[in-house]
Amino acid sequence: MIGWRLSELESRDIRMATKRISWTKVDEAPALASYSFLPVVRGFGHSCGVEVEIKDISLAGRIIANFPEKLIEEQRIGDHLTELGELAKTDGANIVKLPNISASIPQLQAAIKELQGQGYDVPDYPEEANTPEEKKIQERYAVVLGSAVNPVLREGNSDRRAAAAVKKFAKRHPHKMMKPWPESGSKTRVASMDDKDFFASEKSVTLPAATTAKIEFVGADGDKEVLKEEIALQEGEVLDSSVMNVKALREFFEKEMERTKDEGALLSLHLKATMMKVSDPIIFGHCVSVFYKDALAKHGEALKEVGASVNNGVADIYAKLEKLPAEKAEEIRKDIEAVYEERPELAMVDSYKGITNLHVPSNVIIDASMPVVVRDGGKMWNRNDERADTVAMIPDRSYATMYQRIIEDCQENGQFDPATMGSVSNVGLMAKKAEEYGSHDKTFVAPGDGAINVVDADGEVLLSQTVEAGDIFRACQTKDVAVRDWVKLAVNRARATGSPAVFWLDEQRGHDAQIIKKVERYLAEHDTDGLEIKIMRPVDAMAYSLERIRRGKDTISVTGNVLRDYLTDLFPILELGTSARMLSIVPLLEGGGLFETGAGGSAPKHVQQFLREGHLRWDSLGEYCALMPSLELIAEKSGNAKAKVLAETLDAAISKYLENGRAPSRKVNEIDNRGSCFYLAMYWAEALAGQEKDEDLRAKFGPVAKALGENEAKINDELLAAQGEAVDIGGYHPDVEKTAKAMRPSETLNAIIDAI
Ligand SMILES: NC(=O)C1=CN([C@@H]2O[C@H](COP(=O)(O)OP(=O)(O)OC[C@H]3O[C@@H](n4cnc5c(N)ncnc54)[C@H](OP(=O)(O)O)[C@@H]3O)[C@@H](O)[C@H]2O)C=CC1
Ligand SMILES: O=C(O)CCC(=O)C(=O)O
Ligand SMILES: [Mg+2]
Repeated sequence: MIGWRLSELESRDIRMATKRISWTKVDEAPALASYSFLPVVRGFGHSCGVEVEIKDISLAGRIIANFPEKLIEEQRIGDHLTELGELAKTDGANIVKLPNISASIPQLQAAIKELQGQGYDVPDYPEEANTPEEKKIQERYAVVLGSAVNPVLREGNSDRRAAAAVKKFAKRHPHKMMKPWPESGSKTRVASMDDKDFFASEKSVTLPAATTAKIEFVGADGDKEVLKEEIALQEGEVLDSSVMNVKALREFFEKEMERTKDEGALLSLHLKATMMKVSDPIIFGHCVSVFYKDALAKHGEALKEVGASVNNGVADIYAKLEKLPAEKAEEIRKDIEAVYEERPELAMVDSYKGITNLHVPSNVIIDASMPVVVRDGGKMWNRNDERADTVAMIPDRSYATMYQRIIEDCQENGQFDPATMGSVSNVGLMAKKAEEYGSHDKTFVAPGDGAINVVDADGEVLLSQTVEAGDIFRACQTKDVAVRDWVKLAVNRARATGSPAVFWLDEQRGHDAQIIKKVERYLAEHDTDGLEIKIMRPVDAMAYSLERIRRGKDTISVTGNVLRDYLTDLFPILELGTSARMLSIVPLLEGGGLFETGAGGSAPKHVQQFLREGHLRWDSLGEYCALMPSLELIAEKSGNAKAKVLAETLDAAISKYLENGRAPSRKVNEIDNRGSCFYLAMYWAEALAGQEKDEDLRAKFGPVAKALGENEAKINDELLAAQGEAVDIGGYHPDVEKTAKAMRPSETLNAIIDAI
């Protein structure tokens, strides 16, 4: 049984009755999948009085909502993200959140262009804002750019794990993606700085009383510039500041490029330019400018003139060359090509198209990219489409050492075995924009040499960092209420499972030292008798968890926001083949529920395949798993016993879906997302028809189950007939009718579902 019970997680007083699920309209593969699955959810839900409303938080939707002034009435949509953000702060929230695009600047520009082409009068994104108007537009686009959705909705901490049935299935039918690690001679390693990174410089305080702070640059000449005003700080809140020294960062890149060339491995860079939308594109840009330094220095003036920015990757440089006279462009192109002779070979994103790791900042996203390195025996793709060892550069040490630890573990002990390995689940601190993931509005490039201080309302300096011009400064906040709730959630999970719970915290880090004090204090509020609760440095916590995993033992990782993100892709990808199979529950601080589907993203590659050959390999198991606790929440809050039956039967349907291997295939002309959705619906209807708790539901779904069962072959034929050809639906902002048609190609299935 998948079995998630609200009471297992929390004992909050749940009063408000609600029957509504807010289902998010997102991007790419999960958005397509919703076109098939939502009619099922609506049909089944309707029979129990459960309503489903759709909230558009897609990239295109967010652009449209933020720039309504020149749009005609029919084009406008409300600001659903802000509405959902408000809802998340209430007891009535019941949100099913599918993964959405966290757009990089090139993606944002592409989406804007597409909308303009469809007749939407939205402004261009000004890369360099020179006038006040341009600055304003840039600021307004800031709420659309990068990870703009998740932090707004995550008003609670997260409980992410593989449901018991999913893990059991994964052990019985181990995925085949794992590649062996070489017995010896693996050159793969993680490369990080050894000083002057965020890790080394981090300072942290816990606020004794509420105050308002500002961030101020003080130049070597004593001149002051306020970088940010009015940061509201609560009593007990943890505030940090840290700096990445850019000179040291560039030296690090240069050194590792030379070393990697000598070692004969591929060079790769792993960042999170989407979520860390301010700091990481800058770090990425430094890497690009060091790697291509000979070509870029020679043509600096010409490239500046056409507005090429290294922060957007080398693809942007190539694109901007179009604006130069053909001869000059060709000269620069040649000089860029010549760099490849001197430098180590780059890991490829797409070797057929010649797209390297340094082309686009959001192509290689660390939470998804590093697990794949481990899964693939320490290898990434080279330009000849072969797998090769890689030096994975992760400049800052805060979260890099644990990746080196897992690589060493595989080099010593070989690849993990999904048939026997234990599980690492996660309790993640993320409420109220905790830690680095809430730092974007407090991240600055140092305008000169001097210091950047955080100063409280009385003028007292809370934190001070020495900076050199160009250094990346950031400040982070973590609310006391969030930490307290996180500790409670960890204790509850440890109690519910009997597994050890490990807080991944390093007392050598400024921030972690403050959090450790809080953890110790709040643990004392709970009965922890008989529970195994530990606090370990990330590198040791990794070693501890891996040793257990190899013995088939489960461990709970209790981590801050960044490690939550990284580990909930890493372990699921190894254990289950993809993080899409995760259950991801966020009990909101105010009493509502946010149910995230899976832990992974929006799989752009899946859309490309769908457009090319009409096959959608996206596995919606995450969506199915998220719907269950969402229905349970309705049942608990409104006393709607039918919703409870709906949740229980969905649980049974998911187990059967797994048992019978109805997940989408990766290959065209075999079962895809639409076929999977059909089977889920059929098993769900069968479970409702077979249950004894609710007579009405049994009577209603008996004929549905019968019709679906009798038409199984016909429906499958109709669904498979829709594969094999290119599909036309549009891009970031697909045409609703065309997409609905493409995602619901079986008339027989539609007739049965629509009649419920
Ligand atoms: N919660 C959220 O909103 C999240 C959003 N994102 C966003 O998603 C976008 C893409 O990110 P990216 O890093 O490429 O991550 P994705 O998770 O979209 O893709 C990584 C790979 O994981 C596999 N995968 C992911 N989900 C599924 C699924 N449901 N079924 C089958 N396989 C799956 C696919 O492997 P294969 O191709 O081999 O089948 C895919 O190529 C970015 O904009 C990112 O910011 C990312 C993470 C979380
Ligand atoms: O919001 C994002 O950009 C990605 C979120 C993510 O990867 C996660 O929460 O695991
Ligand atoms: Mg992630």
